[in-house]
Amino acid sequence: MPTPSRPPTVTDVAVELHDITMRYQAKRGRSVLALDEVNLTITEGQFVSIVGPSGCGKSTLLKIVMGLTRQTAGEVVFGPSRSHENMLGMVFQQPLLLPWRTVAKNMLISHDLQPRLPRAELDKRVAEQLDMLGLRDFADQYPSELSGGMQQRVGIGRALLHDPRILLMDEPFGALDAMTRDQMGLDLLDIWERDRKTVLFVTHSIPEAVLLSDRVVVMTPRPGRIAEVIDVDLARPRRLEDINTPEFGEIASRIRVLLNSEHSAH
Ligand SMILES: Nc1ncnc2c1ncn2[C@@H]1O[C@H](COP(=O)(O)OP(=O)(O)OP(=O)(O)O)[C@@H](O)[C@H]1O
Repeated sequence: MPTPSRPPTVTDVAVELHDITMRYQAKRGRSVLALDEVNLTITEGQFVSIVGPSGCGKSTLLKIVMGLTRQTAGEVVFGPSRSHENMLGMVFQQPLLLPWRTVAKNMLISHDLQPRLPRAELDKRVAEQLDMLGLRDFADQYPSELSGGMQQRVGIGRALLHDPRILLMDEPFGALDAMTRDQMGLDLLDIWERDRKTVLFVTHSIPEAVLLSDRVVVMTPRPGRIAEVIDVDLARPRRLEDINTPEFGEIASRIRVLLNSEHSAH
């Protein structure tokens, strides 16, 4: 098992976004201002969700943090974990599994491209991840033999395999049916409770954001800006039934009102 990170202190910053602006060059000389001077500080060990209407720049923001897209202006500054060589892990909406590789071999894709650890250590980590994700008996199966939820678990296991300090998740449960989605959210919380990684989680679902997060970042569309960051001070560990409490309803409704007012302003 990877060594657990030391417990975060209040002052540990995982990542700071300073005036992040992203302008995409679109066709016929036009350009799209996807993000406009976004500022955000994320503390280590926090679970932070980003919600906002389609096209407000959520994925763009995640890709910039991941380093897959280069911002037009502004700066991404990582905290003291900067020297950690395996700092970031990313999970996409589609699990992006290679159909000709087994579950265990799919988890090793990035290591096959960039071998860093001895094979025996890797095999041990894969076995541990599969155990944790309830996939122990599926190591030698192929993706087509798994349900959508199981495939996404493999995607999560792959991102966690190298013990990243920050986990970036772009609508990871968006393609799943409602019941599987709820269960995956709870499973993710279980995993998160174990070593409290910093998570940046994009979702369209307000209840999902509230149930999982310490803070919810509400974004506005065109150009993408942060409207407000809402603290979710509900007790942990959380359960699905929490959705029915008045406290939960109040936070969800604040976010909904913000999104509606931002939507009607554009
Ligand atoms: N590669 C690109 N080239 C040009 N424009 C882009 C590109 N990627 C994104 N955009 C534009 O930037 C804006 C933000 O897109 P982004 O995918 O980040 O939004 P999003 O909030 O994640 O949307 P959704 O919720 O629908 O996934 C959109 O207007 C989109 O059309």
